[in-house]
Amino acid sequence: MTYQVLVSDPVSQEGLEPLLNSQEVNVVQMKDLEGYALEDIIEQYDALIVRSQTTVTPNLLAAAKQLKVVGRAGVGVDNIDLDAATENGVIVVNAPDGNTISTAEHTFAMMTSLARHIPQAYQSLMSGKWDRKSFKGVELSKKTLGVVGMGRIGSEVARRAKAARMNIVAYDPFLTEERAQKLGVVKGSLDEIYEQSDFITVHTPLTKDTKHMINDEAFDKMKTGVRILNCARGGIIEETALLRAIENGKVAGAALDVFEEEPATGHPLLNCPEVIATPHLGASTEEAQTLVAYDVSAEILAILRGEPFKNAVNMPSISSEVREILEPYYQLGIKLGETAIQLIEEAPKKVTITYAGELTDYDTASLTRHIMKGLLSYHLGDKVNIVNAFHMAKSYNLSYSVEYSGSTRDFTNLISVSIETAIGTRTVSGTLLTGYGPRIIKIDDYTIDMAPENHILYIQHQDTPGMIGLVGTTLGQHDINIATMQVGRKTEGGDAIMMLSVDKHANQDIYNDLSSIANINSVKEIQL
Ligand SMILES: NC(=O)C1=CN([C@@H]2O[C@H](COP(=O)(O)OP(=O)(O)OC[C@H]3O[C@@H](n4cnc5c(N)ncnc54)[C@H](O)[C@@H]3O)[C@@H](O)[C@H]2O)C=CC1
Ligand SMILES: O=C(O)C(=O)COP(=O)(O)O
Repeated sequence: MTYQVLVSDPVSQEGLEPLLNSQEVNVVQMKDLEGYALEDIIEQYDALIVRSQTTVTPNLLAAAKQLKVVGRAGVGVDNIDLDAATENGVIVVNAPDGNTISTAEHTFAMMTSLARHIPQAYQSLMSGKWDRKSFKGVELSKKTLGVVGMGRIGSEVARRAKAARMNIVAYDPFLTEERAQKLGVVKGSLDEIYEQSDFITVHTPLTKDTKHMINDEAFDKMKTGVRILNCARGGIIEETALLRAIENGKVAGAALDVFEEEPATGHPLLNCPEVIATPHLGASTEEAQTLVAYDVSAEILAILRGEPFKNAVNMPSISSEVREILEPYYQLGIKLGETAIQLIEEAPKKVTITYAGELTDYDTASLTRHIMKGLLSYHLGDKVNIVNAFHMAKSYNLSYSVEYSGSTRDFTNLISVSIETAIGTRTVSGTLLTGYGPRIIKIDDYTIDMAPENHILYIQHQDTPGMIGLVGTTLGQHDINIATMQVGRKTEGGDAIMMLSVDKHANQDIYNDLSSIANINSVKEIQL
């Protein structure tokens, strides 16, 4: 199978090598498809690579019938509708590390340019003037820099600012005292940053929380003559408030790489002599572009091949150590989900997943996703996957909970899936046996041992002599070969079950014949 990958923004060719060198992938560049709209062609593609120009909307995702992954060759994913991607079962991956240095260096270049009016002086000289009076700047040394957002880029900016002998006050909800000390910065509140800083730089994502966080109220708290930088996302600083603060003299200068709406040509802020700006160039270096394209290509290839990946944005990430432990259980999880849903006759109301044994030592969320995928996809088909499994459960009003139990009934690991319906609860338990793989070891109160594969006939009956022979003969008459057979009973002569693994699907005639055998209460085929 050849996967189709569409690249809709300018991305480094060298960085695309993992995809270009793969026999399994065909890479198409949007720039070679002149005259076509993305929404009209997206249907054919398995993966889409974007930077910040392409907006991945709910409509685009709805049109993308085959899409499995959107790769963001960079950090910010505010141009991608993550909820819609999750609903459509599309994984979104980014490249969080590749452009950190590039953007930190750009921010630092903007700060020195802002302090010394370099762009304005250059423009003046180029226009034929030798003006040495208008561009007196300020030194960075001994000034206070406020860093809002001490993630990858904020931390690298702080390192460079320290080398420039600046004092740094930083705010980030995840910044600990220890890390602040290690980085040589003072951990402060937002208000402390506003009150103390000569320069303020923002390095947060654009979220509901950070949108317009630097507004009139924030400017009011700042020192007169403060200089502001935004090389993160347009909208973190409220642009009209910045304009007011420049005009009333509160802000001495601003350096902007990003705008609320891009391209931002003709923006009123660009008419202010106090503002220097670049057209979203933070990540635009050879090195960063190669790295982000390479990282996202490698991730996309892994996802298309069904291999482990690490930088999903709309799914919790999982450490490679935990992934290695849990991966062998994923198939068992799917099969238990598929088995459980086929045991019930009424609509499922609640699912309870219980982990016991060595599994209780790990974050089992990814395994729970596989179980829910198996359970839901039996009826809902392949529109359910591990990305949207929880979302799908919610949209069908199916609640689920996870419990951890100490008891493993002599197994090193045990997973039980219970489904509650209006008429009762059905439970299937399974384990992963070294050398044998996944096994179903219990259905409700009956102990069995069966590989969860192919066609399983599940017969509920009364424990009477000759039952196995009668069932075997009936199946033989219909040319159905039995691969394995298991019986379980509660008490001698009481309720019993029979599980038969058979080589082919049993048709209605077979059900009728089996059901007519005296003491057989029900016959069901579980397809796995
Ligand atoms: N101009 C450009 O070309 C580029 C811009 N960026 C943008 O830079 C920003 C930062 O990127 P990274 O450092 O790589 O991300 P990151 O995820 O490593 O760091 C972001 C930090 O912001 C913090 N944060 C979130 N909400 C906050 C709040 N309300 N107040 C204070 N801190 C808050 C987070 O805790 C995190 O530590 C992103 O918006 C990204 O899109 C990234 C690369 C290039
Ligand atoms: O990585 C980011 O968040 C950026 O803003 C870089 O954007 P770009 O890939 O240069 O359009």
